[in-house]
Amino acid sequence: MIEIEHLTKRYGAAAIVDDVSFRVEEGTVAAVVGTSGAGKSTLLRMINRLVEPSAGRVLIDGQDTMAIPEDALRHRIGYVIQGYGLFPHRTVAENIATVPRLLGWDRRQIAARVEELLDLFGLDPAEFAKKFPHQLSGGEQQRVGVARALAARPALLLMDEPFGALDPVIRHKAQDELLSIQRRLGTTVVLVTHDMNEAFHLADRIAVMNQGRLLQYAAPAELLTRPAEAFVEQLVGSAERPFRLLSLMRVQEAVEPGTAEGEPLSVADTLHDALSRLIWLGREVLPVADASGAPVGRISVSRILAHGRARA
Ligand SMILES: Nc1ncnc2c1ncn2[C@@H]1O[C@H](COP(=O)(O)OP(=O)(O)OP(=O)(O)O)[C@@H](O)[C@H]1O
Repeated sequence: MIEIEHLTKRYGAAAIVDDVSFRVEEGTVAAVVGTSGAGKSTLLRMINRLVEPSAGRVLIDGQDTMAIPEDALRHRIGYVIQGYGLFPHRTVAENIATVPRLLGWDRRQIAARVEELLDLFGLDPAEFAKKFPHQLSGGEQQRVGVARALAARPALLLMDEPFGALDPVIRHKAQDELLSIQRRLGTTVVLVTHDMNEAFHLADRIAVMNQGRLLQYAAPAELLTRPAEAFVEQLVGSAERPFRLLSLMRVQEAVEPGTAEGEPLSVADTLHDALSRLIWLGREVLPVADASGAPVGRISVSRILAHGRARA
């Protein structure tokens, strides 16, 4: 768990991060969003002390980060930045091995870990381990960057626009990959992003910043239905609200008894995807199946629309 308490960074008279407090529960993902220059990266860098706070403190599992030697702190916390930050003259395997090596793992252990991570990220070790970063595509470099950050099994991962440079298709795949690995390992993640879709897709909670201040820290659905300020409403995109809300809910929540003709939707599909399919096929209802493909009922346009309405 990360507790951020009254964290402040001043450069001269300007407070770049201004008295920010929030808490990230263990095994959850927090996204930090806001306009350019809001102080997001500075906030993130104060967590691993790449930037020293002017005031306030950060606790990791109850321990004040100021009491942890900087090296030890950074070995404990994975850090991924846009542009991947890979060492250009080291192979993929050497890049991934960086922190385990610093921690003095033995060679066999390191080799096994590198192979495991390459497999996990869909990069065939036989093909990729000996390549250099410039021989990889952007998407591959990004995956190596995340693999490197996860190498020593940090309980905490800080990510600054990690998918910013990827094309939309690869970006979505990389996000899903991150989410599945995060769920499997129980990693706590703080992610800075400009991309509201990314924040809504990945985060359990979203911190909205503007001019150094934290305006709201809440679950995605709450930001949509109860924005604290006009700025938050604007940032989450008023026109997008119903669709974002629908993308946070699953077919499971709106399934009704009965049957319908057509290829079934899955209970795990989002209501957004379900609506999209209904519109595309020009249908009012479609059948719904569970994970094993067994029919469980049907879903209708009107039920979905009722889920995308403003809450009283
Ligand atoms: N070392 C520094 N000295 C002085 N000002 C700084 C320093 N680092 C950052 N700033 C200023 O602090 C402000 C916030 O920067 P920061 O990178 O945290 O914002 P951000 O929200 O991550 O922005 P972006 O989304 O554009 O990356 C900016 O106006 C920046 O110019």
